[in-house]
Amino acid sequence: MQTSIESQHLSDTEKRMYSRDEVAQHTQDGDVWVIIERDVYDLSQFLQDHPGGSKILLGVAGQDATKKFKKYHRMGILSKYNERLLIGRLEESTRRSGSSLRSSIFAVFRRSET
Ligand code: HEM
Repeated sequence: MQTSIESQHLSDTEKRMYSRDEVAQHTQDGDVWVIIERDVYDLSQFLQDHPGGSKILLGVAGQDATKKFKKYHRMGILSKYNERLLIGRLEESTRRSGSSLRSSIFAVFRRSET
């Protein structure tokens, strides 16, 4: 039986959930995470291999890079890289738009109370 020791990345069922705050910690050269369509990618090892260069990836490190990614690539190319780069998903609770306007307003009030 052949077992793969090559990939340290997790299988689909084992993928972790991350908050936007957690992703935002990874902004250094050699430690770069980005979000693309709610998926979290660890691009640390990929920086040097990226055909578009490392500089542009460092520019979106720790952020949601969906818009820029779509500008330069077809979404289809991700399936080729998922196994190597995809480490998890963004937590539902960190959805930027919020579930409703009302919940965003409550969040503002809660913040001003403290
Ligand atoms: C999972 C993340 C990413 C992967 C796997 C990836 C992969 C690739 C690949 C394979 C190419 C060669 C062209 C192609 O086949 O489409 C490319 C080019 C490029 N990528 Fe990425 N990329 C990623 C993220 C990003 C991000 C976040 C940006 C911008 C902020 C970016 C900017 C570019 C640019 C500017 C090019 C060159 C386009 C050109 O020469 O016309 N990439 N990338």
